[in-house]
Order: sequence, then C-alpha cells, then structure tokens
Amino acid sequence: MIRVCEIFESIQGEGLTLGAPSIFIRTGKCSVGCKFCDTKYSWDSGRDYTLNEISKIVQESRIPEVVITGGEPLEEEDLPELLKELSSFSQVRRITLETCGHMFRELPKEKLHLVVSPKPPTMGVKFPLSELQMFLKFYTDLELKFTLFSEEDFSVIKDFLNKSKKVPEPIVLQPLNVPTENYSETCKRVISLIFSNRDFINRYRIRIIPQVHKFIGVK
Ligand SMILES: Nc1nc2[nH]cc(C(=O)O)c2c(=O)[nH]1
Ligand code: SF4
Ligand SMILES: [Mg+2]
Repeated sequence: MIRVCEIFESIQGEGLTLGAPSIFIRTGKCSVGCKFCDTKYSWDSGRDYTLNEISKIVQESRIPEVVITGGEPLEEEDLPELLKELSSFSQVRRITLETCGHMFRELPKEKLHLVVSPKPPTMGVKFPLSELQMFLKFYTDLELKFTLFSEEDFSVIKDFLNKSKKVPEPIVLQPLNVPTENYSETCKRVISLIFSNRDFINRYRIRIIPQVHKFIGVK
C-alpha cells in the first residue's frame, strides 16, 4: 500500500528534467515540517492505494515520465515495490523520485532518477549533511536540487559542496517560493546573489531553475 494524496498530469516544472510531460504521484505523508512547505495539504492526507491501482492509472495515462513526489515518498514503506512494478512497464521511460533527503534508503535503481532536494535554513529544519553523503555514495543517477531564499541558505549549500569530494553536476539551484515575497522578486534576488559569487559559478556547473509551473499557474 502507498498513501496517495493526489495523482495528476502536468509538465515537470522543476530541475534538470524540466518540461517533460509527466504523471505525478504525490504521496500523502511527511513528518519533516518545513516552515514554507508549498504542499502542507500532503502532510497527512489521501488514502492507501494498492500497487495495482497506481499501476493501472499510470498505464492508462500512456505517459512515459513518472514523477513520485510528496509529501515525503521515502516515508512510504512499500516504495521499493512500487518502483519495481513501475519500472517493469515498457511504457515507463524514467521514474523521477523527489526527496528532501532527511532519511537515507537503498531503493531499486532501475530507471530511477533520484532528486535530492534538501531544505535550507529558511525552512526551519535540519540540513541533512550526513544523509546527503550516503545518497551521493549509493545512487548513480542523482540530481542535487538546492532550494534557497537567503544568503544564509546559500552559505549552507556552499559549505556542504566544499566538504563533499565528488558531486553530480549540473547542480540545480531553485529559488524558494515563500508567501511573504513575490516569486518573481525572489528569483531576481537569488539570481543576483549567485552572480555575486564568481568563484562559485566557476567552480561548479550550475543551473538556476525556478519552479516553472508556478509561473505558468498549473499544478
Ligand atoms: N509541475 C510540477 N512539477 C513539479 N516537479 C516537482 C514537483 C513537486 O511538488 O515535487 C512538482 C509539482 O508540484 N508540479
Ligand atoms: S519535506 Fe517537502 S513535503 Fe515535507 S514539509 Fe518539507 S517541503 Fe513539505
Ligand atoms: Mg511542488
């Protein structure tokens, strides 16, 4: 069983797979408690779906890209079984799995694109330093997608990267959408913050990618 909050079709609005027509499975549990979470409705919602139910919806959609997000999908005990099942369908080209990285788990890697997106100090939760190192070690197709809003957020990200031996590139920097500032203003501010650090943009291949679905106004 997987607790599912919602299943919907949209374009991938974030990260390196931006723009891919995708079917989203949003799980319905998260215990992290980020201050500016944009999906608070997914912390404890929806109902338990059987793997068969989810498979049927994915197959009937005829969409090749599956995105599993949350909530926090890694809190779903039966997630390995879901990944195995979905990756066995020839229709499914890739499964993008979003996690904030607060708990490490070894999952089946077939067709898996793992996006680890740790939450910065602005979110008021712990930055998962040691867990991130485990993710980096175990997963081969891994995308690091850092959300950031403030200078302090940027510093924490730079510190982490400094201390890490090898990081997968490009590294995604995603301006964090908070209700107290217009998203377009946040993006402009975060872009100039990053541009003001030439050492950083020379050292790593980075991509500054805002949440495109928020600008379009779709799910
Ligand atoms: N369009 C769209 N793309 C997304 N990529 C990651 C999402 C998420 O909520 O994790 C998301 C989302 O909620 N909508
Ligand atoms: S980890 Fe994701 S779903 Fe959970 S509270 Fe933080 S932003 Fe929200
Ligand atoms: Mg979202």
